[in-house]
Amino acid sequence: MSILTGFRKFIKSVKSSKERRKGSKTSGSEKSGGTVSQQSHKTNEPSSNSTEFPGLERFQVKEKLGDGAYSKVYKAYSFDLQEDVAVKVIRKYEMNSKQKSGVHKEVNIMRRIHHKNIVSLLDFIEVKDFFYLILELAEGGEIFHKIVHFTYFSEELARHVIIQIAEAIQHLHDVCGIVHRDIKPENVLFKPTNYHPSENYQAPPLDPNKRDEGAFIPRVGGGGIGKIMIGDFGFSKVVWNTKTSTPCGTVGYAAPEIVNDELYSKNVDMWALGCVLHTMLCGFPPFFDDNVRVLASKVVRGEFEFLSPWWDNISESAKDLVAHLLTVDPRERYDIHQFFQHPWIRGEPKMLSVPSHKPKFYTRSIDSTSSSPGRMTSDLKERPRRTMISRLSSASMHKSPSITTLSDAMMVAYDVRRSNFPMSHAHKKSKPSRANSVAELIVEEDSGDEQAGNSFPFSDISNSDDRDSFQLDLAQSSLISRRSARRRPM
Ligand SMILES: Nc1ncnc2c1ncn2[C@@H]1O[C@H](COP(=O)(O)OP(=O)(O)OP(=O)(O)O)[C@@H](O)[C@H]1O
Repeated sequence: MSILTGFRKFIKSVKSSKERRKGSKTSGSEKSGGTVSQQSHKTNEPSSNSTEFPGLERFQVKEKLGDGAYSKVYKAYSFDLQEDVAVKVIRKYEMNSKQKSGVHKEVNIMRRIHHKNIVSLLDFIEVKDFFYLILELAEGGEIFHKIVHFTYFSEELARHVIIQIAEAIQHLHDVCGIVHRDIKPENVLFKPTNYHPSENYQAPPLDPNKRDEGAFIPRVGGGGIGKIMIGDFGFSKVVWNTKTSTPCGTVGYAAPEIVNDELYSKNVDMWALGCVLHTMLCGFPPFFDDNVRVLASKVVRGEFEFLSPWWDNISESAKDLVAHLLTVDPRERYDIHQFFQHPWIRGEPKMLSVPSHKPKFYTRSIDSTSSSPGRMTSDLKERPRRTMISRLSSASMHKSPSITTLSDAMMVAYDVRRSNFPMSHAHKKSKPSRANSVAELIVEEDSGDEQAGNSFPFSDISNSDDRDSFQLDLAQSSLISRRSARRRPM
């Protein structure tokens, strides 16, 4: 299969995924029979959720917190626990049997995880038309919205967030033998903490839209962000041998492809950690392009750079860590233990030596015009934000039926990397004739073991040369509109 054909399938699959999402949202609200009660709990008695959500009689459903592909997440009061929880209502009636078994798999994975930085599954209820996941509530919502709000995070706030995500990942990798595979700002939730505005705050001259994060209190938080909790285990996967509780005991006896699978799939989370850290520090993701094909190829080649002027005031140490995480070769990429040893994470004020490692692309001259592999390509001269912001005024940007927000672009980038993780090693070793291109890997993604219902959609892919249909509509991009918006008071 040629790369072009594969990319076409990939692009088509993104499109069908989005269409399915839209379709499922509409039918979901129709079938659920009306709006959810907005009334707050005044008594300790069960109330009338039974018509809308049979099986949720012991909960008072309140406002909607978010949407998933087949689900809506609501805040609800639990009469039994006497506190608010999050209820993920999954529309079972829209799912096929494979997708339903994917939900059971997600639930089984969540049941074995208990960590302060991971959303706990409190209960699981199954009725004829719905699955209900009763979850610990992360009242603050998604970290994504906080990045949008503040434009980007200070280094200390970014460190506060990334360390907690990493602690969750360490628990998943080392204690549970689970790879999350969908770490992104939308799946990083938080509990709020008090916000203490700075006195006489002035935005940096370069970033007049940068809002005041207020005082940062070590071990508590800043910018209203307290405890971090990661959620959404729809893509997660158990990578350890199920017969043993520790990976070390089995590695010596395991077949190379099993060892590789564990190693490389875990490193997918480290890559995602790098993407999240990059995004928090500068306010835009490391990989971005209006064209999804170009975006996908940049991700696969690890083509990113620390763009001036936005990265100019960010420490070399932070850049060094990002570069170690966004390393294409999973054998060279930092694992979770190396992450915690890094000077920036340990809060050491300055790197004592020149960064030991730099990404292939960001070290090269910005003026290079070479497009040969491993050299900087001319399209890297584009400054994402500048380009994006200037396009906000362009009417021609309002045309994308498919990828409509920067959030969607990030989703594509994450999906490409997740699909691509075993490319250079595990698949190549076990199946030398296959998987030598991104495209082939994209269509091969985790065949057989993927989470039904959440796997990247390949079922209805076909060739398409619909290039213009996949232009990003950056006018809808919340991160970018924050960057270009006038400064508003908090
Ligand atoms: N425990 C929670 N507390 C607060 N908000 C939550 C919680 N769980 C989920 N949400 C909100 O609901 C949104 C969707 O939840 P979730 O990511 O679990 O659904 P999903 O079906 O897996 O979504 P997708 O398929 O788009 O990844 C989250 O992005 C978040 O905004």
